[in-house]
Amino acid sequence: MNSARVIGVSKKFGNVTALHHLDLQIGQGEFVALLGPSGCGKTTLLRLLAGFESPTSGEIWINNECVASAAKRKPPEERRIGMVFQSFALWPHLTVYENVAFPLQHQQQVPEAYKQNPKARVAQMLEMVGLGGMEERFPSQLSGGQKQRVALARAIVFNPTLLLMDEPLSSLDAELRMQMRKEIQFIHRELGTSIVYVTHDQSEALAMADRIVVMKGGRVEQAGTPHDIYYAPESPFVAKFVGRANFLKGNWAAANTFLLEKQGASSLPITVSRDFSAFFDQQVLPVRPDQLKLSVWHQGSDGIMGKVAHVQFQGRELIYSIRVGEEEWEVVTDISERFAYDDSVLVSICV
Ligand SMILES: Nc1ncnc2c1ncn2[C@@H]1O[C@H](COP(=O)(O)OP(=O)(O)OP(=O)(O)O)[C@@H](O)[C@H]1O
Repeated sequence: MNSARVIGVSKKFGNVTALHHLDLQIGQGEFVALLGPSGCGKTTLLRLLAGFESPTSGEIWINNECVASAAKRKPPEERRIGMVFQSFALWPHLTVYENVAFPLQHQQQVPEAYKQNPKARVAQMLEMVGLGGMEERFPSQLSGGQKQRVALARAIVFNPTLLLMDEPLSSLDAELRMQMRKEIQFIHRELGTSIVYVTHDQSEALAMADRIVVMKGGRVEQAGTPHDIYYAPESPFVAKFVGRANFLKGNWAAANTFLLEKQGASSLPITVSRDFSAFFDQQVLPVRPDQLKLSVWHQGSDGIMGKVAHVQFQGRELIYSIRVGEEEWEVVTDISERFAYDDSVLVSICV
């Protein structure tokens, strides 16, 4: 069953087309991250799901009901949707309790038990976001992280079908962002609410989402699990945009054979087991830094020889820049594989 379906939706603002005939399904309880460069249409898609905009064409369905098309639009408060934005958007003159209780009075389809006993429901939500007992404070008496937790409690208090989050962590510092990631995952697990989460931050999307939808120019470029998006990018754009990638130069001799260019030597055949057809045009093989392995180079070793151009120690891992002919490849290893600047290394490719 799906919580929401976007069917052939286009959205135009004057002569700008923000979304091009886009299709997307959000499963019951699924955590979907929308990822893409600035201007690719993420916020527009979220605003259409929320009900702030109408599609120019196509339909939006929430809980098996068509809530928007070019002809009609159900308003946000009738969609059972919770929202959290980058700016916390709390009402400064209302207490934490009043902010969180607000949707219980103003949303439609709120469970009767919550309306009857809003104090208990608000207390339960504040407990869940780690702000138990802070009902009487005003937003000005809270830190940024606490404000965002209040915004989160307010978004989930009425048991929404769908939770929409637009860059909710981007105004928080790095440490707090890591902590809030865990809390959002906890809430998602506890409540089982479907989430659509807009972010610029690929590591946030990789860390939290069940499925990542990579957008480009108002279209879905690729949708898949974080693992698929990272290890099986279906276009050069996805390989570059999500995570880091080395584009190894050579020729595709066959669908499963890439001939790696080797300076001053015959090319080296690399056999691959998945579909790389999106990379045939550019004649490259995309390889993640962790798909390259280093070992000691011996005279007469058969394979790719590189030289260590840089090493960065990062605690649990080492990030190497390895010079191979004219190219520099990025390689990430654990600290058991230690090489020093200018060492010769044997590079193996594990795709
Ligand atoms: N109200 C509007 N009027 C005119 N153009 C708009 C409007 N809203 C969005 N656009 C345009 O639609 C396109 C998509 O914008 P959108 O805000 O959805 O992108 P985004 O992926 O969320 O970007 P960002 O990551 O920078 O927030 C952009 O070209 C933008 O300029």
